[in-house]
Amino acid sequence: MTFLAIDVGNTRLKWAVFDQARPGAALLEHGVEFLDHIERLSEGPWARLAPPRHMLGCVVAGDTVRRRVAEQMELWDVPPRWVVPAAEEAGVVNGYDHPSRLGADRWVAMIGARHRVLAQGAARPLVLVMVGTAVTVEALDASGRFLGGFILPGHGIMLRALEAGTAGLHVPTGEVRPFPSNTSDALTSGGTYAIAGAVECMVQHLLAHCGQEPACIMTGGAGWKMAPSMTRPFELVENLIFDGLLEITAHRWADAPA
Ligand SMILES: Nc1ncnc2c1ncn2[C@@H]1O[C@H](COP(=O)(O)OP(=O)(O)O)[C@@H](O)[C@H]1O
Ligand SMILES: CC(C)(COP(=O)(O)O)[C@@H](O)C(=O)NCCC(=O)O
Ligand SMILES: [K+]
Repeated sequence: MTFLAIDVGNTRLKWAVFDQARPGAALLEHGVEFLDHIERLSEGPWARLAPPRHMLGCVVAGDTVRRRVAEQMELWDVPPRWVVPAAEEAGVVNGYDHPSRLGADRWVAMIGARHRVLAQGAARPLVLVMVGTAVTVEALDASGRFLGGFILPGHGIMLRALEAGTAGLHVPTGEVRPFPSNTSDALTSGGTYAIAGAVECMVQHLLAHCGQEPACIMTGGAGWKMAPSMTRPFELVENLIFDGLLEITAHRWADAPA
Protein backbone atom coordinates (compact mmCIF):
# COMPACT_ATOMS: atom_id res chain seq x y z
CA MET A 1 0.00 0.00 0.00
CA THR A 2 2.09 2.92 -1.17
CA PHE A 3 1.11 6.55 -0.69
CA LEU A 4 2.08 9.49 -2.91
CA ALA A 5 2.29 12.91 -1.22
CA ILE A 6 2.59 16.06 -3.37
CA ASP A 7 3.23 19.67 -2.33
CA VAL A 8 2.88 22.22 -5.13
CA GLY A 9 4.15 25.65 -4.12
CA ASN A 10 4.53 28.76 -6.27
CA THR A 11 8.12 27.84 -7.23
CA ARG A 12 8.50 24.05 -7.01
CA LEU A 13 6.57 20.79 -6.85
CA LYS A 14 7.83 18.43 -4.14
CA TRP A 15 6.71 14.76 -4.17
CA ALA A 16 7.35 11.69 -2.04
CA VAL A 17 6.26 8.06 -1.97
CA PHE A 18 5.79 6.34 1.41
CA ASP A 19 5.27 2.64 2.16
CA GLN A 20 2.10 3.44 4.14
CA ALA A 21 -0.32 6.31 4.71
CA ARG A 22 0.44 6.94 8.36
CA PRO A 23 2.87 9.02 10.43
CA GLY A 24 6.32 7.47 10.62
CA ALA A 25 5.88 5.66 7.29
CA ALA A 26 9.11 4.87 5.44
CA LEU A 27 10.08 7.27 2.64
CA LEU A 28 10.67 5.17 -0.51
CA GLU A 29 11.22 7.80 -3.22
CA HIS A 30 11.11 11.57 -3.48
CA GLY A 31 11.86 14.39 -5.87
CA VAL A 32 11.47 18.06 -6.76
CA GLU A 33 10.58 19.83 -10.01
CA PHE A 34 10.35 23.52 -10.82
CA LEU A 35 6.81 24.29 -12.00
CA ASP A 36 8.07 24.80 -15.60
CA HIS A 37 9.21 21.17 -15.62
CA ILE A 38 6.08 19.41 -14.31
CA GLU A 39 5.60 17.79 -17.74
CA ARG A 40 8.78 15.81 -17.20
CA LEU A 41 7.33 13.78 -14.32
CA SER A 42 5.36 11.08 -16.14
CA GLU A 43 8.17 10.25 -18.56
CA GLY A 44 10.94 10.81 -16.03
CA PRO A 45 10.98 10.06 -12.30
CA TRP A 46 7.37 8.83 -12.11
CA ALA A 47 7.73 6.40 -15.04
CA ARG A 48 9.78 3.95 -12.99
CA LEU A 49 7.66 4.11 -9.80
CA ALA A 50 5.39 1.26 -8.78
CA PRO A 51 1.86 2.73 -9.15
CA PRO A 52 0.92 4.36 -5.82
CA ARG A 53 -2.32 3.11 -4.21
CA HIS A 54 -3.37 6.47 -2.73
CA MET A 55 -2.48 10.10 -3.19
CA LEU A 56 -3.04 13.30 -1.24
CA GLY A 57 -1.59 16.68 -2.10
CA CYS A 58 -1.74 20.36 -1.43
CA VAL A 59 -1.49 22.99 -4.13
CA VAL A 60 -1.34 26.78 -3.90
CA ALA A 61 -0.07 27.42 -7.45
CA GLY A 62 -3.52 27.74 -9.08
CA ASP A 63 -5.92 25.65 -11.14
CA THR A 64 -3.81 25.47 -14.30
CA VAL A 65 -0.87 23.99 -12.43
CA ARG A 66 -3.20 21.64 -10.57
CA ARG A 67 -4.53 20.34 -13.91
CA ARG A 68 -1.00 19.89 -15.25
CA VAL A 69 -0.14 17.75 -12.22
CA ALA A 70 -3.34 15.71 -12.63
CA GLU A 71 -2.36 15.05 -16.27
CA GLN A 72 0.97 13.62 -15.18
CA MET A 73 -0.87 11.33 -12.76
CA GLU A 74 -2.88 9.78 -15.61
CA LEU A 75 0.00 7.32 -15.74
CA TRP A 76 -1.77 5.51 -12.86
CA ASP A 77 -5.34 4.77 -11.78
CA VAL A 78 -5.05 6.75 -8.57
CA PRO A 79 -7.33 9.82 -8.46
CA PRO A 80 -5.70 13.16 -7.52
CA ARG A 81 -6.96 14.42 -4.16
CA TRP A 82 -6.14 17.89 -2.87
CA VAL A 83 -6.53 19.19 0.67
CA VAL A 84 -9.09 21.95 1.17
CA PRO A 85 -8.58 23.67 4.53
CA ALA A 86 -11.58 22.92 6.74
CA ALA A 87 -12.77 24.31 10.09
CA GLU A 88 -11.07 21.38 11.86
CA GLU A 89 -8.81 18.52 10.78
CA ALA A 90 -6.58 16.01 12.56
CA GLY A 91 -6.90 17.81 15.90
CA VAL A 92 -6.17 21.31 14.58
CA VAL A 93 -8.88 24.00 14.64
CA ASN A 94 -8.80 26.63 11.90
CA GLY A 95 -9.30 30.17 13.23
CA TYR A 96 -9.32 31.84 9.79
CA ASP A 97 -12.38 34.04 9.10
CA HIS A 98 -13.06 31.89 6.02
CA PRO A 99 -11.28 28.57 6.71
CA SER A 100 -11.19 27.45 3.06
CA ARG A 101 -9.38 30.65 2.02
CA LEU A 102 -6.32 29.69 4.05
CA GLY A 103 -3.45 28.39 1.89
CA ALA A 104 -3.62 24.58 1.81
CA ASP A 105 0.16 24.36 2.30
CA ARG A 106 -0.10 26.45 5.47
CA TRP A 107 -2.87 24.24 6.84
CA VAL A 108 -1.10 20.97 6.08
CA ALA A 109 2.21 22.21 7.52
CA MET A 110 0.44 23.31 10.72
CA ILE A 111 -1.09 19.86 11.13
CA GLY A 112 2.32 18.24 10.63
CA ALA A 113 3.94 20.65 13.09
CA ARG A 114 1.22 20.28 15.73
CA HIS A 115 1.65 16.50 15.78
CA ARG A 116 5.41 16.88 15.90
CA VAL A 117 5.06 19.04 19.04
CA LEU A 118 2.63 16.54 20.62
CA ALA A 119 5.04 13.68 19.88
CA GLN A 120 7.76 15.57 21.76
CA GLY A 121 5.81 15.92 25.02
CA ALA A 122 3.09 18.02 26.60
CA ALA A 123 0.91 20.24 24.38
CA ARG A 124 2.43 23.72 23.88
CA PRO A 125 1.72 26.80 21.78
CA LEU A 126 3.51 26.78 18.43
CA VAL A 127 5.05 29.31 16.04
CA LEU A 128 5.51 27.77 12.59
CA VAL A 129 7.56 29.57 9.95
CA MET A 130 7.50 28.40 6.32
CA VAL A 131 10.09 29.99 4.04
CA GLY A 132 9.21 29.36 0.39
CA THR A 133 8.30 31.75 -2.42
CA ALA A 134 6.43 33.65 0.26
CA VAL A 135 7.06 33.43 4.00
CA THR A 136 4.26 32.50 6.38
CA VAL A 137 4.36 32.75 10.18
CA GLU A 138 1.58 30.85 11.96
CA ALA A 139 0.51 30.87 15.62
CA LEU A 140 -1.27 27.98 17.34
CA ASP A 141 -2.29 27.87 20.98
CA ALA A 142 -1.66 24.87 23.26
CA SER A 143 -5.06 23.36 22.39
CA GLY A 144 -4.16 23.20 18.68
CA ARG A 145 -6.21 26.19 17.57
CA PHE A 146 -4.70 28.19 14.68
CA LEU A 147 -5.06 31.79 15.87
CA GLY A 148 -3.79 33.47 12.71
CA GLY A 149 -0.60 34.16 10.79
CA PHE A 150 1.49 36.59 8.76
CA ILE A 151 2.23 36.44 5.03
CA LEU A 152 5.43 38.18 3.91
CA PRO A 153 7.31 38.27 0.61
CA GLY A 154 10.12 35.73 0.41
CA HIS A 155 13.75 36.74 -0.20
CA GLY A 156 13.45 36.55 -3.99
CA ILE A 157 10.27 38.60 -4.19
CA MET A 158 11.64 41.26 -1.81
CA LEU A 159 14.76 41.69 -3.93
CA ARG A 160 12.85 41.75 -7.22
CA ALA A 161 10.40 44.32 -5.84
CA LEU A 162 13.27 46.58 -4.75
CA GLU A 163 15.03 46.15 -8.10
CA ALA A 164 11.86 46.96 -10.00
CA GLY A 165 10.99 49.99 -7.87
CA THR A 166 14.36 51.75 -7.76
CA ALA A 167 17.17 52.85 -10.10
CA GLY A 168 20.15 51.95 -7.92
CA LEU A 169 19.55 48.46 -6.52
CA HIS A 170 20.70 46.13 -9.32
CA VAL A 171 23.39 44.21 -7.46
CA PRO A 172 24.41 40.59 -6.82
CA THR A 173 23.32 38.68 -3.73
CA GLY A 174 25.33 39.60 -0.63
CA GLU A 175 25.92 38.30 2.87
CA VAL A 176 23.86 38.70 6.03
CA ARG A 177 25.72 41.20 8.25
CA PRO A 178 24.78 43.07 11.45
CA PHE A 179 26.08 46.34 9.92
CA PRO A 180 26.01 45.96 6.12
CA SER A 181 28.46 48.35 4.41
CA ASN A 182 27.70 47.70 0.76
CA THR A 183 24.49 47.54 -1.30
CA SER A 184 24.52 43.76 -1.81
CA ASP A 185 24.92 43.04 1.91
CA ALA A 186 22.39 45.77 2.79
CA LEU A 187 19.70 44.13 0.62
CA THR A 188 20.39 40.56 1.68
CA SER A 189 20.54 41.52 5.37
CA GLY A 190 17.45 43.73 5.11
CA GLY A 191 15.37 40.89 3.68
CA THR A 192 16.64 38.32 6.15
CA TYR A 193 16.10 40.51 9.22
CA ALA A 194 12.68 41.62 7.95
CA ILE A 195 11.64 37.96 8.14
CA ALA A 196 13.44 37.29 11.44
CA GLY A 197 11.87 40.43 12.96
CA ALA A 198 8.37 39.49 11.87
CA VAL A 199 8.84 36.04 13.37
CA GLU A 200 10.03 37.55 16.66
CA CYS A 201 6.89 39.75 16.71
CA MET A 202 4.71 36.67 16.34
CA VAL A 203 6.56 34.90 19.16
CA GLN A 204 5.91 37.95 21.36
CA HIS A 205 2.22 38.05 20.36
CA LEU A 206 1.81 34.37 21.17
CA LEU A 207 3.70 34.66 24.48
CA ALA A 208 1.43 37.52 25.50
CA HIS A 209 -1.67 35.59 24.41
CA CYS A 210 -0.83 32.19 25.94
CA GLY A 211 1.65 33.06 28.70
CA GLN A 212 3.69 29.99 27.80
CA GLU A 213 6.92 29.54 25.84
CA PRO A 214 5.98 28.30 22.34
CA ALA A 215 7.63 25.55 20.33
CA CYS A 216 9.37 27.17 17.34
CA ILE A 217 9.51 25.21 14.08
CA MET A 218 10.75 26.31 10.65
CA THR A 219 10.35 24.60 7.26
CA GLY A 220 10.37 25.36 3.52
CA GLY A 221 12.94 25.33 0.71
CA ALA A 222 14.72 28.46 1.95
CA GLY A 223 14.48 27.68 5.68
CA TRP A 224 18.17 26.82 5.94
CA LYS A 225 19.03 30.35 4.73
CA MET A 226 17.00 31.92 7.55
CA ALA A 227 18.05 29.55 10.34
CA PRO A 228 21.32 31.30 11.36
CA SER A 229 19.65 34.73 11.59
CA MET A 230 16.69 33.99 13.87
CA THR A 231 16.41 35.77 17.22
CA ARG A 232 15.78 32.48 19.06
CA PRO A 233 16.29 28.75 18.42
CA PHE A 234 14.06 27.25 15.73
CA GLU A 235 13.90 23.56 14.92
CA LEU A 236 14.46 23.26 11.14
CA VAL A 237 12.27 20.45 9.77
CA GLU A 238 12.30 19.18 6.20
CA ASN A 239 9.19 17.59 4.72
CA LEU A 240 6.77 19.00 7.28
CA ILE A 241 4.10 19.14 4.58
CA PHE A 242 4.57 15.44 3.85
CA ASP A 243 4.22 14.74 7.59
CA GLY A 244 0.98 16.75 7.54
CA LEU A 245 -0.38 14.86 4.53
CA LEU A 246 0.35 11.54 6.29
CA GLU A 247 -1.37 12.76 9.48
CA ILE A 248 -4.45 13.95 7.59
CA THR A 249 -4.79 10.69 5.68
CA ALA A 250 -4.34 8.56 8.81
CA HIS A 251 -6.92 10.62 10.74
CA ARG A 252 -9.43 10.54 7.89
CA TRP A 253 -9.15 6.76 7.61
CA ALA A 254 -9.38 6.26 11.37
CA ASP A 255 -12.56 8.41 11.41
CA ALA A 256 -14.16 6.72 8.38
CA PRO A 257 -16.95 4.24 9.15
CA ALA A 258 -15.69 0.65 8.75
N1 LIG B 1 18.21 24.44 -4.64
C1 LIG B 1 17.19 25.31 -4.64
N2 LIG B 1 16.40 25.40 -5.70
C2 LIG B 1 15.37 26.26 -5.71
N3 LIG B 1 15.06 27.05 -4.72
C3 LIG B 1 15.82 27.02 -3.65
C4 LIG B 1 16.90 26.14 -3.54
N4 LIG B 1 17.43 26.31 -2.34
C5 LIG B 1 16.71 27.23 -1.74
N5 LIG B 1 15.76 27.69 -2.51
C6 LIG B 1 14.80 28.72 -2.13
O1 LIG B 1 13.62 28.06 -1.78
C7 LIG B 1 12.48 28.68 -2.39
C8 LIG B 1 11.58 27.63 -2.85
O2 LIG B 1 11.21 26.90 -1.72
P1 LIG B 1 9.93 26.02 -1.76
O3 LIG B 1 9.64 25.62 -0.36
O4 LIG B 1 10.04 24.95 -2.79
O5 LIG B 1 8.88 27.12 -2.26
P2 LIG B 1 7.38 26.94 -2.78
O6 LIG B 1 6.76 25.93 -1.84
O7 LIG B 1 6.81 28.30 -2.65
O8 LIG B 1 7.44 26.44 -4.19
C9 LIG B 1 13.02 29.53 -3.53
O9 LIG B 1 12.30 30.74 -3.56
C10 LIG B 1 14.47 29.75 -3.17
O10 LIG B 1 14.65 31.00 -2.55
C1 LIG C 1 0.77 32.43 1.26
C2 LIG C 1 1.02 31.51 0.07
C3 LIG C 1 1.15 32.35 -1.20
C4 LIG C 1 2.35 30.78 0.31
O1 LIG C 1 2.76 30.15 -0.89
P1 LIG C 1 4.20 29.48 -1.10
O2 LIG C 1 5.24 30.42 -0.61
O3 LIG C 1 4.20 28.21 -0.27
O4 LIG C 1 4.30 29.16 -2.54
C5 LIG C 1 -0.12 30.45 -0.07
O5 LIG C 1 -0.27 29.76 1.13
C6 LIG C 1 -1.45 31.07 -0.45
O6 LIG C 1 -1.69 31.35 -1.61
N1 LIG C 1 -2.36 31.27 0.54
C7 LIG C 1 -3.70 31.73 0.32
C8 LIG C 1 -4.03 32.96 1.13
C9 LIG C 1 -3.93 32.76 2.63
O7 LIG C 1 -3.33 31.79 3.13
O8 LIG C 1 -4.52 33.60 3.35
K1 LIG D 1 5.14 25.86 0.20
